[in-house]
Amino acid sequence: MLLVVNSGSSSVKLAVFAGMTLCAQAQVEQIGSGGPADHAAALTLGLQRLAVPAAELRAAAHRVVHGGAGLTQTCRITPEVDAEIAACAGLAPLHNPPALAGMRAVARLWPAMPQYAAFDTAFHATNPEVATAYALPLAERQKGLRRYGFHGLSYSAIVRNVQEFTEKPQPKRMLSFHLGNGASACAIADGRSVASSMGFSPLDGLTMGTRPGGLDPAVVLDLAARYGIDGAGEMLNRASGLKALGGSNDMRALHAAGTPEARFAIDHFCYWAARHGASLCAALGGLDAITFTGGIGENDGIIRSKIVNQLAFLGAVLDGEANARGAPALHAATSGVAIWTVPADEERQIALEAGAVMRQEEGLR
Ligand SMILES: Nc1ncnc2c1ncn2[C@@H]1O[C@H](COP(=O)(O)OP(=O)(O)O)[C@@H](O)[C@H]1O
Ligand SMILES: CC(=O)OP(=O)(O)O
Ligand SMILES: [Mg+2]
Repeated sequence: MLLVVNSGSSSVKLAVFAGMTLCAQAQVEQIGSGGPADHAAALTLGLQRLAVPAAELRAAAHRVVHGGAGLTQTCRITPEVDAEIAACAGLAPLHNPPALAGMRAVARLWPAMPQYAAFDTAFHATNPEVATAYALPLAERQKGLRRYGFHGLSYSAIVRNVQEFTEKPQPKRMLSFHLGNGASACAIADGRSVASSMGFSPLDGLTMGTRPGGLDPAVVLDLAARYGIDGAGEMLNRASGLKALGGSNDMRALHAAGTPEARFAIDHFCYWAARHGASLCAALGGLDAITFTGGIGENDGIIRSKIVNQLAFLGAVLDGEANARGAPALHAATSGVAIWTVPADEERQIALEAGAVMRQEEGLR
C-alpha cells in the first residue's frame, strides 16, 4: 500500500492506496488558525486517524509545491532531491518546509520505506515561453527567474477526471479555478496548461488566504526596505490576503463574521479571481468551460456565483438552484459556457504518478 501526503498551506491530506483503490483517508485542516499549531502536529494527528497498519505500507509519496527548474518530474526522494526541495523552500515557505517535515517524519517512523515526490509545477511545463518569461535581463532569466505555475497536481487531476465526470469530451478552452487557502486559475487548452495566474512562487495571482496575490514589485521593494527581506516575506506569505483584509483566512469564518471588512475581503477575492480568469481567457482565445475545485471552489456557492457573474460577459450563466445545492453541473440552460465543480483529486494524482515511477524502477531491476 502507498501512503500519500499532501501538505497544503492550511491542511494536511493523507490517503492510502492499494493499487488505485483508496483504502483510507484523513484530513487535518485549519493548521495555525484554530486547528493544530503546525504541520508536524497535523501529520501526527492525521496518521493516527488513518489507522493503517504500518506493516502494510510499502512506500510514501508526497506533494511538493516547488522543485524549481531542476525537479519537474515525479521521482524517488534521494538525498540530492531532498536538498533541492530544501533549496526551494524560500520560494514556497508555506509548502516546502512542511513537505520536508513530512518526509522526515515518515523516514523516522519507517526508515527503510522508499519515498517519492510529485511536483505542483510539472503540469505547467506545456506553457509557451511567452507566458512563462519575465521581461528581465537574460542573465536573470538564465538563473531560473520565470513563471512556473502551481496547483498542477490538482489541474492534472481535473483534466483526467473532467470527461468522466461531465460525460462530455475534454473542453477545448477550459478556465479552471483552484480555490483553497492558496488560490489560482489555469488556462487549459485541449487538456494542456497554457497559462497560470501563479508565477515564480505561489504568491502571485489571486487574493489568497494569507497571500496578497498580484502586487506591483515596487510594493515588495518598499516592504523589503522597511522590514528587511525576511520581514517582507513573512508579511507576504502569512499576514496578507483575506486575513489582512477581513481578519481571517478561513472563508467560512468570513461569511459568518459578516462585518464590512469581511465582506470587502470576499469581494476582493472574487473580483481578482474574475480579473485573472478573464486574462487567462485571452491566453485561451475564448472560453468553453469553467471548473471550480479546492475547499472554497467545491463548497462555496456564494463565491462561485460572484465570480461567474463577473464573467457573464463571456457568456457564463449559473443555474442558481444547482449552484446553491452544490451540484456538479452549475450552468443554466442558457449559458454559452459549461460550468462544473470537480472535487480536488490531488492525492490520487500523486498515487498514479508515484505508482508509475515505482513500476519503472521495478522494470529496471
Ligand atoms: N463548506 C465550505 N464553505 C466555504 N469555504 C470552505 C468550506 N470548506 C472549506 N472551505 C474553505 O476552503 C479553504 C481551505 O481549502 P483547502 O483546499 O482545504 O486548503 P489548502 O490550500 O490548505 O489545501 C478555507 O478558506 C476554508 O474556509
Ligand atoms: C500552491 C498552493 O498554494 O497550494 P495550497 O492551496 O495547497 O496552499
Ligand atoms: Mg490544497
